[in-house]
Amino acid sequence: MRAFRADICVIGAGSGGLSVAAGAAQMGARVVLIEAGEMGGDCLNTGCVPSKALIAAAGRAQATREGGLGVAGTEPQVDFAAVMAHVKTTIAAIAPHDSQQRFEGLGVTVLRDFARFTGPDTVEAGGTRVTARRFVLATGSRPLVPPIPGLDGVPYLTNETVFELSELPAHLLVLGGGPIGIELAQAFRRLGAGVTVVEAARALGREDPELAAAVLENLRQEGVEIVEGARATEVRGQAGALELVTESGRAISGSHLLVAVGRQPAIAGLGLEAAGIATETGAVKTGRDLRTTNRRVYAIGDVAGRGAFTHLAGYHAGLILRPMLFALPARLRDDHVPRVTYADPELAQVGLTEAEARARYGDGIEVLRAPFAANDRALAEGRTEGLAKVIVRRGRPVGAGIAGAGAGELIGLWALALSRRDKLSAIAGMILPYPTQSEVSKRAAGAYFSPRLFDSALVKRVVRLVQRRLP
Ligand SMILES: Cc1cc2nc3c(=O)[nH]c(=O)nc-3n(C[C@H](O)[C@H](O)[C@H](O)COP(=O)(O)OP(=O)(O)OC[C@H]3O[C@@H](n4cnc5c(N)ncnc54)[C@H](O)[C@@H]3O)c2cc1C
Ligand SMILES: NC(=O)c1ccc[n+]([C@@H]2O[C@H](COP(=O)([O-])OP(=O)(O)OC[C@H]3O[C@@H](n4cnc5c(N)ncnc54)[C@H](O)[C@@H]3O)[C@@H](O)[C@H]2O)c1
Repeated sequence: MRAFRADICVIGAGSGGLSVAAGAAQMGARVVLIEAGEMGGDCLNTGCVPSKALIAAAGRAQATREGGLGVAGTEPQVDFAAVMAHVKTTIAAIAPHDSQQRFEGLGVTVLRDFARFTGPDTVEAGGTRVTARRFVLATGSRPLVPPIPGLDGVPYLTNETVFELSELPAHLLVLGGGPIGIELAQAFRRLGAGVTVVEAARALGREDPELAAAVLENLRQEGVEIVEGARATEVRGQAGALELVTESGRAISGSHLLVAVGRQPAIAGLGLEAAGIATETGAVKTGRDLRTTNRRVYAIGDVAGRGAFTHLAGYHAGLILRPMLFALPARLRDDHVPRVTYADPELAQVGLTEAEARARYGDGIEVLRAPFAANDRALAEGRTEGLAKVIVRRGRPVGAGIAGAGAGELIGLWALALSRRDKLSAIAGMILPYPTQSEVSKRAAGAYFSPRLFDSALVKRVVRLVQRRLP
């Protein structure tokens, strides 16, 4: 067996692992990066990138269908194979950035094998034994496939196979109304498939219900059937004719089934016990410094079970470079991590939702709202659905959510404000170009100050006093 010694051994070349490897190598560390599958991980190959490419094509189809603002809509001619070619082209355009060649160019040693720990400071991958000062577990997550009777006897899709489809499903059953289910349900519907989402509880259940409603209403209007409060307890049928049976006994039929009921951290076969790495509720257990129970080993991204977002994995990566390279302390914050569901309209959130803020602070919060229907640009664009909702405590935003066109772009402002722990006056005092949708955020912030200025007897008294004395 070949022996290799490194400063840092990174397992998994996805969003988190690549960021660590690139940063550490460029700052002088000797890095080995081990990847069992495709370079780029879930996000590039089976997650963010293909889903957003598919969503973009579906958006074109819908815009053609809807027309509007005086332009007649017409039923689009969707060439599904060409749409999937766009998905593949997008992956191929981004792939060089994550490629083995690029990383080797940065000085990283890349091993293309499955890695497993054989001891507290040793990993084996193929024919190589790697010992290192520090290890980074960045193995991501896999689709959770629930033990529903009948599921293992029928063909089903997950995010790992759905982007391989060559023909548009006649009727897609989507099991799970989380972000994956909702994004893909709308995309397939817009491309011409019949779609039914079967959700055990509430669709987009993690989100503020008021914001989620704006999104789900649009999906329903577009013809996506969303069946909520319906736990699937059985799957029946065969390829092309499937049935999901819910707890109440209702059978819902479709031609294809997409399973999107969550993720499970990828820890199988990693030999965590050999390295003394503990797990907790299925994820690798870490402290606020992202260290595992083996002090040499960090866990970042999906495998750490603290959320499943590419930007979160990237944040984790940046954080652990401090202690690994410079022996400086690092401590995780999670109050400023944004998330976006890329349905149309988009739903974006950073910090606490209203319900989370009430649970933490009781009545010590104020809730500000600004509807897109009162935004001049939104009116001109004919995109007036949705609202911005900001939760304020003692003059500072502790959460902001936006449902509306381009919400994913608009949330950036609030992500900055929350990360800096800015006061709301910073947003209200900002000058924004007119007319832009971003003014919806300023309007929400303004809603905090308006009553304090315009409904205050004291302010009125002061103004009258000053006016009497002014020359
Ligand atoms: C359909 C879908 C859409 C998504 N859309 C978004 C989005 O729009 N925005 C967003 O922020 N997030 C999105 N996500 C989530 C995002 O893809 C993940 O959060 C992100 O990829 C996690 O990065 P990671 O580095 O933790 O793991 P990954 O990117 O999954 O990388 C882990 C890598 O480790 C490798 N590996 C695993 N075990 C081993 C081993 N033992 N040895 C060697 N290699 C191993 C895997 O092959 C993989 O390449 C989406 C996910 C899905 C499924
Ligand atoms: N835009 C993004 O950033 C983006 C997009 C997709 C995924 N992701 C990440 O991936 C994660 C996983 O997404 P997801 O949508 O697979 O999972 P999820 O956990 O967010 O949602 C799964 C849904 O499935 C439902 N469910 C579970 N068992 C069921 C059953 N038997 N019958 C009916 N419904 C059932 C749950 O109630 C839940 O609402 C997300 O939480 C997110 O972190 C991010």
